[in-house]
Amino acid sequence: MMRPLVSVEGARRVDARTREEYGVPELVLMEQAGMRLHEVFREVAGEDGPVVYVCGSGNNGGDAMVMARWAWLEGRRDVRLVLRARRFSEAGRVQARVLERLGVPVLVWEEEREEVRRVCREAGWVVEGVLGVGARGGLAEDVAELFRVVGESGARVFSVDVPGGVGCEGGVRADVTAMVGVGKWEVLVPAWREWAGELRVVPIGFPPEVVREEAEGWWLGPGDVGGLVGRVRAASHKGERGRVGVWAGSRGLAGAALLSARAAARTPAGLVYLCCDEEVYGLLGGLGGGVVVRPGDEGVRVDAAVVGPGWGRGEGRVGQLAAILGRCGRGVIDADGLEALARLRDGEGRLDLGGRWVLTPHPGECARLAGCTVEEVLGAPGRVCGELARGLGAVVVLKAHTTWVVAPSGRVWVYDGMCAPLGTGGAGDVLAGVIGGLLAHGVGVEEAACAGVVAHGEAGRRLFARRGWFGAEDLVGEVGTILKDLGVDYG
Ligand SMILES: NC(=O)C1=CN([C@@H]2O[C@H](COP(=O)(O)OP(=O)(O)OC[C@H]3O[C@@H](n4cnc5c(N)ncnc54)[C@H](O)[C@@H]3O)[C@@H](O)[C@H]2O)[C@H](O)CC1
Repeated sequence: MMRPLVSVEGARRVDARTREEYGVPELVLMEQAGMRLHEVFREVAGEDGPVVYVCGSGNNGGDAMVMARWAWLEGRRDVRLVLRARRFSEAGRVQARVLERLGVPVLVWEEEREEVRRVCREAGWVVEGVLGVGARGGLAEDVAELFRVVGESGARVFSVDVPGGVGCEGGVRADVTAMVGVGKWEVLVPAWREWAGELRVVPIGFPPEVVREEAEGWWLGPGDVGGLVGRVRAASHKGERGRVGVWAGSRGLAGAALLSARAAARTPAGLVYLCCDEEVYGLLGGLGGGVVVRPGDEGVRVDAAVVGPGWGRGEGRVGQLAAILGRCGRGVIDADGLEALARLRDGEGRLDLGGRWVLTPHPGECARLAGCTVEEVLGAPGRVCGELARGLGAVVVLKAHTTWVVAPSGRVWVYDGMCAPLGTGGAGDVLAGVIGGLLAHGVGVEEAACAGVVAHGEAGRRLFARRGWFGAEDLVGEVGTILKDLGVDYG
């Protein structure tokens, strides 16, 4: 089942509703959170120490204090508590009192800055519980300074719930972030993703219906692909499984066309046609393998199109794209196809793709289409892609180190890719081919976009783990295997 994602505001509502509607006391939630966080911390940090628990004045600090208590009760004596100040939330005050009675050594940042600097420098790990989902606005100066001390200490950082100050200048950079109860959308925003390190979610007993109602997006994972793609009949033949048309390639960029078409041929789609310009047909005509290569597209009837990989930006492309949109019911527009789409829309003033097409821009292409900066795309992908998806009536797949799939309805899915070799020439052509193949096979538009993104990303991760850095050709070879391994049912 897909995992929900909430914004930090949504997380505050989940907390509040769990307490108010279900009567779960705050201290109970905090105890569960702290215990689960402690278990994850023990798993990632082992016996490495000393450990400094840096705690803010809210419940995020309370969670970190529960963690410190469990470490102390298990016999660790290399733990130190650093309080931002002698101010606490109600539940935090309870935790601080218990720790004091247990005799856990405490320092207060407001009063003992040099001593805090020293213990942080000597630490193997800092558990950062300074700011969670209760943070508002820019960082207060003392917190910004405390985060600098943590950052410069050389210790590894374990953040509680979100990296303190996520989304703010001067926020903490964590090695591991363990999110409380549910994934937080802000952590997956490309501009901030690197601040969070390895991601975990610890269950603390939020009622699932509350989390579902407050969910603002869905976190895609390998387990989702099988359900998204559905069953492929074992008795089916090529004429039944869908035809893909790939309009791609131009002088110097013919390889992109092959990557895309070959990737489509490794999906359950039955037939793949590569429609290329006369001037590259001489080159591509003999290289298709299982792909039918045509000079032009006369008489080609397809169930889905892939338009744009290595297509070039000649004047004729806008008219060609308009014709393809007219004759094909659904498909993917990628790379140079997106530039043609932008010109077509700008020329016509408005374009409605009827929810049947998938656009696969990288951040620069997305900024061009949305009329904003790359920084805005990377910092607010939900808003920017949402406006674009609604405006064009298309599912937008923003390709970055975290990939955002946004539908015209406003539904959002995020895949936490984080696989640097996928940021290479040709990898996007492969993704377009995979999504196009799934569309031709009859998979729903949103489902094909999501499944394609995950299959492509997992293929990359797997290749990197097995063979190290790879090229786009290697990725093509992995498409069929990954779809099978991720649970596509071939009957
Ligand atoms: N409430 C619950 O049921 C649970 C919460 N959990 C954890 O609690 C935090 C959220 O706690 P909250 O007290 O609401 O907020 P924070 O601890 O994140 O921060 C409040 C604290 O920070 C100060 N502050 C706010 N903005 C800034 C800023 N820009 N600069 C500096 N300081 C700031 C504010 O004054 C307060 O002192 C959540 O993330 C979880 O970790 C539990 O997990 C369980 C249930």
